[in-house]
Amino acid sequence: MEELKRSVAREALKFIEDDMIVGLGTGSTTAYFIEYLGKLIMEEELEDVYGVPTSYQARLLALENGVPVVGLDEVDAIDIAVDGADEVDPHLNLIKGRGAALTMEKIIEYRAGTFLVLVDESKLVERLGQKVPVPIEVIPAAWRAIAEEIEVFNATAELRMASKKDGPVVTDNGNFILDARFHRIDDPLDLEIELNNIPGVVENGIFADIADIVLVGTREGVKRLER
Ligand SMILES: O=C(CO)[C@H](O)[C@H](O)COP(=O)(O)O
Repeated sequence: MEELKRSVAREALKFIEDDMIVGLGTGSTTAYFIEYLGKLIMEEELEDVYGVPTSYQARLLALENGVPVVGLDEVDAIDIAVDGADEVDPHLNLIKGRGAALTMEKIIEYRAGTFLVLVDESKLVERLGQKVPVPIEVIPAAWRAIAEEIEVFNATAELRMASKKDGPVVTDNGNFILDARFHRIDDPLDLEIELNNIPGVVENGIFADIADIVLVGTREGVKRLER
């Protein structure tokens, strides 16, 4: 599995050119991409490439690997954003947010000229929600109220708990995460919009109609899916 992640991360480098501003995603697959990108920059095979991190994780990895970073508010445009995903459906709609970085990820990936997604074949599903819940970033004081609202969608929501800290996961933005399991997601775009209409929801992990290209690591090689 790690080799599949590495292979898509290597393939993603082919999309990066001199003078690009690159959105840096979060997670284990993108971590390989950031590492390889840093190597090319250090070896001067790429020049004037800057990364816009989607999380503290991405920022730390970029600094560690020699990728110069800039903030979203310092750039006029993002040429390409590269990130992983937890599920990809046949229309290239995604669920993201296992790493709790979904809000900055969506802001940066929405702004990017091209949004390139890196996954291994285990992430492909027929319908979103088949394997993983939909993460929802919420204002802490509103978590219970929002969990109740979500039941209206024939779903259950659970507050995500931390593993190396007592109590709930706190996102890079200081919020909580609810993991919502829906009985069936028929229209991802509609659900994405509806969830964001609940007061107190900051953002949710459905990324409908935003991915441009998905590179899938398979045992037979890297496959490219395009919308
Ligand atoms: O959405 C994310 C973080 O918020 C990640 O991109 C997603 O969870 C995929 O991670 P990995 O490449 O480790 O499987």
